[in-house]
Amino acid sequence: MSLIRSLGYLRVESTDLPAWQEFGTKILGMSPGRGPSEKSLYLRMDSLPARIVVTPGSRDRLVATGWEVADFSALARLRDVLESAGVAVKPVDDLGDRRVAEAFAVDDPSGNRLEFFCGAALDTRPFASPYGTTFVTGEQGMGHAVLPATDDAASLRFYTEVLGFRLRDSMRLHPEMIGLPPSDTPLWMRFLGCGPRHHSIAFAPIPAPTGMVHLMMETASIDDVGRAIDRCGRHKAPMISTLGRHANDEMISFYVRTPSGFDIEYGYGGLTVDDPTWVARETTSHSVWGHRFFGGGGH
Ligand SMILES: Cc1ccc(O)c(O)c1CC[C@@H]1C(=O)CC[C@]2(C)C(=O)CC[C@@H]12
Ligand SMILES: [Fe+2]
Repeated sequence: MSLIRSLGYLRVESTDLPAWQEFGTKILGMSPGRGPSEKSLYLRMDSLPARIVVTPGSRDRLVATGWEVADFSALARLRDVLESAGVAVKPVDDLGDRRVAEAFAVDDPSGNRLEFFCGAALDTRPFASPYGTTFVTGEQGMGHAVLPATDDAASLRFYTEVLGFRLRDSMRLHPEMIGLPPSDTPLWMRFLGCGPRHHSIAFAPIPAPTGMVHLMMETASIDDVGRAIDRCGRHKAPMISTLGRHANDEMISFYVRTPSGFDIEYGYGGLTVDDPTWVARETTSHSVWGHRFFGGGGH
């Protein structure tokens, strides 16, 4: 089993916090939480004090993804594994703002910052979505993150052999679809998991100036997804795809652009998998139906 249990949180730097506040609550149905900094935005989706923390800054970008491990000894073992593999381990200063007991950070082979933590605080105030949305979290974590990767082989080695993720699926990408010139060598998108969720992370050579391709969050009912689509219409949030069902994790979802320029995949009904019997395959189409990406902005 991987020392990493699930995707725990996202930290985002934004030039427009009011836009994020509106987007997070009115489009995504998250609830605003309270946190140590008056200036930051804390967005909840369950009993944790925040799953997305948006800090004010001069750029729009992903700062880090946060990955939860079981406890102090698991975190210490993970640190040893990383150091033995020659990965530079960096301190995380602001434990109070993250509401965790201990954490450290590394850069993946493409320069994506990953934070690993244990001992997250629980909020005694119950989570209540403004639209009655229920999110699927618990042992599946907050969802999945898709990060840009420059070197497929190096990233695969790092995530599977060092961090202990398991490969769950691969898919060949058409360069034209992601805004790249035609090439002879296939471009791969890799889907990896660390727990029951089919994939908690995926990476691909997709250009992403904000450091993030998308974050997927999953709801407990298809009506939660339908209502979110209605809210996108009412508030003119930029949906970048139609509703569709993915071929690999069977998720029914759509994509909408955040105020930071990366996307949220908002879905229902994702597959959970069982490692002893799972076999990684290659899906040859991204979806069994739908997920038509609108031209231009949609990558
Ligand atoms: C293929 C797939 C299966 C399950 C997912 O959760 C999932 O996000 C995807 C990939 C969607 C994918 C993407 O993230 C970036 C742009 C892509 C490659 C496209 O242009 C079509 C499919 C898109
Ligand atoms: Fe996704």
